[in-house]
Amino acid sequence: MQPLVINFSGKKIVIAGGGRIAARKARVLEAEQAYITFVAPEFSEEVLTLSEEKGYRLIKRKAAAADFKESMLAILATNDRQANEELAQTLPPHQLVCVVDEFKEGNVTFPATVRRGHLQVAVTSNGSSPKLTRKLKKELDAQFDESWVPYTAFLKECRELIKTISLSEEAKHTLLWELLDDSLRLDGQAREAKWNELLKLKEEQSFLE
Ligand SMILES: C[C@@]1(CC(=O)O)C2=NC(=C\c3[nH]c(c(CCC(=O)O)c3CC(=O)O)Cc3[nH]c(c(CC(=O)O)c3CCC(=O)O)/C=C3\N/C(=C\2)[C@@H](CCC(=O)O)[C@]3(C)CC(=O)O)/[C@H]1CCC(=O)O
Ligand SMILES: NC(=O)c1ccc[n+]([C@@H]2O[C@H](COP(=O)([O-])OP(=O)(O)OC[C@H]3O[C@@H](n4cnc5c(N)ncnc54)[C@H](O)[C@@H]3O)[C@@H](O)[C@H]2O)c1
Repeated sequence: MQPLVINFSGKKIVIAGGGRIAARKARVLEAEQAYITFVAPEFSEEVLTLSEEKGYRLIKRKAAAADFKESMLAILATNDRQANEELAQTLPPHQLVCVVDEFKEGNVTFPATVRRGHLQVAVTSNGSSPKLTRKLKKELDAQFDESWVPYTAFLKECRELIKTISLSEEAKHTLLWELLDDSLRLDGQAREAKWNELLKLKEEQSFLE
């Protein structure tokens, strides 16, 4: 199984089920700007509130294969084992399908993810032990503190700036490696000094051209 980083922005996601797990999957996907639809005979308070806040669509009945027609991702999260299984069997092979109570019937599972700014560290046990995955996530949560948020924003900006400086590829690589010094993650003033240094270098190089 291969981890991929998928952009769901503007895509349709259909979730069969309107209970605790359906709500949790929607929360995980919250930042994606996707069009989410829940299909279920009953919706939990959490699903109702979330849908109102985010403008998600609710279809109040049992899920049917046709509900997933235009969705990039189908999440089968009913508490009815047979319904999940039957739906999974009818979906086309090119569709992304997550079956929350029997991962082998689908083709994707959700990893546990620690997000810090532009950094995401994801853990999976490929369905073999979701409990191990949760345990490791807790350890990563403690390991990656909030300093990574401004630091990853800094790395992104510096990389964009360095790309525009007229230097050899080798010199650019050296500059990019230098940004990985931990002192820059830990010290905002050091980041500012480095940023000013890069701006100055850009000015000097364009003057030489
Ligand atoms: C990582 C996370 C992502 C997310 O959903 O966001 C996720 N499960 C999370 C929570 C969680 N999972 C479980 C509980 C109950 C309490 C407990 O056990 O503690 C809780 C806690 C809760 O519900 O609050 C148990 C459980 N999980 C699955 C089954 C069914 C089965 O396999 O039989 C059962 C019941 C059998 C059992 O108890 O084992 C199935 C799956 N769960 C997966 C992912 C996929 C495999 C990931 C992997 O293998 O690495 C997979 C295959 C499908 C999928 O859902 O994509 C999220 C971490 C949230 C976080 O901490 O951030
Ligand atoms: N993947 C995970 O991380 C994980 C963790 C714990 C449990 N589970 C499993 O996830 C499943 C859902 O759990 P839950 O806590 O969300 O249950 P829940 O009881 O909170 O919600 C079930 C929802 O499914 C709906 N439903 C039932 N039949 C349906 C149908 N035919 N079509 C559409 N919707 C239908 C119900 O109306 C309800 O909204 C269970 O099988 C549970 O064992 C998965």
